[in-house]
Order: sequence, then structure tokens, then C-alpha cells
Amino acid sequence: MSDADVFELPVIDLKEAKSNRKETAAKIVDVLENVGFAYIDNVHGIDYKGLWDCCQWFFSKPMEFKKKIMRKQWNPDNENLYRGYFPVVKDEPSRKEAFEFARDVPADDNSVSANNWFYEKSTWPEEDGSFPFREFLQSQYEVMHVTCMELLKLCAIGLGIPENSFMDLFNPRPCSTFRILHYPPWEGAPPSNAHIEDGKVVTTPEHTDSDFMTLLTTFQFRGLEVMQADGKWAEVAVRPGSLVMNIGDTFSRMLGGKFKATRHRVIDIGLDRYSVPFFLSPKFEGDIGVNFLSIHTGEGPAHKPEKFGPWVLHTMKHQKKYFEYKVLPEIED
Ligand SMILES: O=C(O)CCC(=O)C(=O)O
Ligand SMILES: [Fe+2]
Repeated sequence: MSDADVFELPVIDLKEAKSNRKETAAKIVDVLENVGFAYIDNVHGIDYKGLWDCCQWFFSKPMEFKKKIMRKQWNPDNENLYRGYFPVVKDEPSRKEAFEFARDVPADDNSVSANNWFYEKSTWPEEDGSFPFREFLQSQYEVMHVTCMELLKLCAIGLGIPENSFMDLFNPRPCSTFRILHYPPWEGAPPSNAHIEDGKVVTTPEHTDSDFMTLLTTFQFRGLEVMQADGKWAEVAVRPGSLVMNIGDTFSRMLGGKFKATRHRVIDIGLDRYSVPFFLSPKFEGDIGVNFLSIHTGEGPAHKPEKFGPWVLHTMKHQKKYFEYKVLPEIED
């Protein structure tokens, strides 16, 4: 496959972080300022085998099964706009199908407006009792959330601001998305827009994530490439038993680019590839305005409040124009 250089990411060890808080905090800040990507070791509660089994269980089902939870964009019989299943779309350079869900807003929470599809209730596939797909994934969502909160506490310590500085952004209703992904091999010739330099083919074109922080399970598949500081692409070496962490535009922008939202892409490996990203995102009304650090340090230009939801919606629909987002309706806020 790719002839890009293979490189090892820096390691953030969450077990070590318990006893060596300051050192780990300094390391994570250094890594996010310079690379924007890291391996996360010793994630408490993560079950890679279970996540793999979920991918196999779901993606091996026939299309009629998946269609029942397919987004309205592709199945007008359904009401779900945002959560659920999206299929492979012909002629898109992003060759993937996925199931996405979130933590539901509690039934007694009336503060969310009905047309705010960011908080749409997740839709789940039918189960016959032989495999606990929903129960397992919901518990892994919480593992990912808690892991992100710990990483953000370490970021805050390393930045010299109070440890809980980022927590409010996610309480009580994060807009995070948990996605299981399948990249089926191209059938026939890939479309011209999937071809990149050196005769290579992508299954996810280069991009930065729009969210706050991403935790990615790659099941030891190759194919993930990251742009390095010198502009050259390098393949991320597989590290069994680790997550890959990177930050997205939201976090980077809040810190005036101090932390890097690094460009990355997925190269066609000629095989069925599976991965499981968790996209940590603030609550809809979370203040993600620029110059965040000045709130705590009193230094630099003043912080400008800005809500996460409207900002990210505009970015996804009108700037990035992802095929799975561009038809989503505007939300009055
Ligand atoms: O599948 C992967 O390894 C990466 C996927 C990715 O970059 C994304 O979904 O944003
Ligand atoms: Fe990504």
C-alpha cells in the first residue's frame, strides 16, 4: 500500500498519569502543541474485542436490516436525521458505512428544543438477545467520555489553568458522537476524486476533525496517515492495546491554534477495514469562543463567547460539506 514513512506517535499513559500527574500533563501539552496526535495507553474499561465484535455483528447484517435505522436522507420512511446508519455513497471519495449514536438526553429534560437534531434520540438496530450490541456500546461510550475528561484535566494542568476548566463545556449534555465504521474495498475503479499523489487511493480524504477531541480504535489496521509539521504524510504505526487520540478544530480554535488539529486521511488498504472513532463534542450552547485561555490567565486578547452548536453546524454544512452532513437542516437557536 502506501509508501509514506511510518512513524510512532508519542504515548500518553493513563496509568502513569495517576501518580505522575504533572509530568504527564506537561507531556500532553507538548504533544498537542507539536504533533496533535498521540497513543493513549492503559484506558480503563475499554474492551477492544467487544468493539470488534460489534463491528462484525452490525456490518455483516443485510441492507434491509440496516435500512430500518438508516438516516432519513437515504430512507425517507425514517425520521432520524442525524443518528443511526449511513450507507456507502457511490462516487464519494469517502468510502464508508457507519452506525452512529450518542448518549440520550434524559426523558425529563425539557430544556432542549424539539428541532435541535443534535440531541435526537439514538436509533438502535433490532436485537434477538444473542448479542448485547446496544448495552455494550452504551457502556463503551461512557468509557470514552470519562477517558476524554481525564485527558482534558491533564491538558488543563499542563496549560497552568484550573484542572476542571474544560469540564463545564460537556455538562450536562455533550453533543459527542460514537461511530462504528466499515470501509469496504472499492468495487471496480475508484472515482477520480479518490486518487491522490503517487498513485495512491483514499477511503477518507484528508481532513481535520471538527470536534473537540477524537479517540480512535483502529484494530491494528494500517491506513491512517497524518500530516507532519514539514507537510509530509506519514503512516501511523499500529500499536496494539492503544487508542489513537487527536484534537479537532473546536479545541484548536479556542486556544488560538496553540494545540494542533492535525490533517489526516485513510488510505485504501485493499481490504475491509474497520475503525471506531469517538468524537467528543461540547454541549450545543457550550462556549467555544476564541481566546479561551485569557479567561483564566488575563493575558492576550479578550475571550469572545460563541456557542458550539451553530458554529460547528455552519462549519460542517457550508465549509467542509461532508456528504453525511450537508443536507442537515439549520437550527434556530
Ligand atoms: O478510520 C480511521 O482510521 C480514521 C477515521 C477518521 O479520521 C474520521 O472518521 O474522522
Ligand atoms: Fe478524522
